[in-house]
Amino acid sequence: MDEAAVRDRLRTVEDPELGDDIVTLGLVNDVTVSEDGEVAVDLALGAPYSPTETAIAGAVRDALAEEGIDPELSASIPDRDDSSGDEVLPNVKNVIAVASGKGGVGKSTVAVNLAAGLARRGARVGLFDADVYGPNVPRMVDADEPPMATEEETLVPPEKYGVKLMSMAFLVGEDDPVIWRGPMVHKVITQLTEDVEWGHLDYLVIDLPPGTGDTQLTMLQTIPVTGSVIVTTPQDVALDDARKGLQMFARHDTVVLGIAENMATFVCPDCGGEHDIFGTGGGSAFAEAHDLPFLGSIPLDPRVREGGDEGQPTVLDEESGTGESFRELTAAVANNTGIVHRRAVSESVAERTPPVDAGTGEGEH
Ligand SMILES: Nc1ncnc2c1ncn2[C@@H]1O[C@H](COP(=O)(O)OP(=O)(O)OP(=O)(O)O)[C@@H](O)[C@H]1O
Repeated sequence: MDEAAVRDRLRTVEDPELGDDIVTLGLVNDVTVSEDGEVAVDLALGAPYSPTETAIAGAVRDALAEEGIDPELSASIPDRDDSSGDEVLPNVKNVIAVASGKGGVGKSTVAVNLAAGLARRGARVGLFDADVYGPNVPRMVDADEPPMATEEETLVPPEKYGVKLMSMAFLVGEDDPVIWRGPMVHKVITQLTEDVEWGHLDYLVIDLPPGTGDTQLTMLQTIPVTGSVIVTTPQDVALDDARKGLQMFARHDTVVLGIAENMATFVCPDCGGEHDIFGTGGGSAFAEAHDLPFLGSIPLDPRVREGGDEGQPTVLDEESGTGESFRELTAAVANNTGIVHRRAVSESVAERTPPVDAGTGEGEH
């Protein structure tokens, strides 16, 4: 089978989210067939371990297996614009910022569970705790496990549940709000991106400080964020704040991966009844009104707080229904991250390939 024939065969593989076949969408970067018939396919997939991209890769294998081919698959996203070599975090495939319009809605809880949930799926993950007002990472790592400095004065992040952890609090001390004035924010962020040995990561989850002020904006300007997750509770006031978060991301052209609703239904451990303490459906209605994906709803569950205090993310509790909600949220975030990349690749391919009816001089469509 030659390269063209392999490509033809790959036209049978659909991207379920973009709704076309992967060849037409431009998601097949490269096909090579060696002299002894070995086939290698490079796909434009950017969200490792996301359910959709895992399924696409599986469908590629199946389609070629029917021809007796066992391909070598790889994935790469054509480089972002920056070819100057001084790209920020060049070894990190995806940076996901977790944000909230106000404090206390469970942003850190979502960030920790998202990071642990991605690692649970097999991804290489880092968690960067930039929330100085309520740093959660120091609580998660044992006190005798601070980051280690190397001879080159870089920091090796401690690891837990397969997640590399780094916190602002490790660098500046937990009680030092002074840094939030002026250029210090920029300096500390630069330190955290340049001096930390993150290694190669599939995902770096950033727990942003709550709110939508200058600090958050500076972070977005300094770090190349792939997409953001906005956490809200179902109450109207929280939703108003979430709206401000949206405006901040819009001003900065950051993709919003979706809305996560936290502290939704409370399942009473005593009576078994379900109570909607902060109202219900607010998060999904909000997402719909703003034409954004809804990533899922996490119940109000005392075990989430206990898990947080003990450094045991609920997402890793395979028996728990709330854990399952976090796993679904993780899957949705990974899937939407993949959509961001695949859509960008397919749009840039579409730009380079004029539609067949272009240039017919029949006027505008
Ligand atoms: N779904 C939930 N069920 C029960 N408790 C929760 C849930 N989500 C978060 N909590 C608890 O609520 C408190 C606040 O959560 P968290 O620290 O994640 O919020 P936050 O939005 O990051 O706040 P801040 O950034 O202001 O510190 C914590 O004690 C946490 O354990």
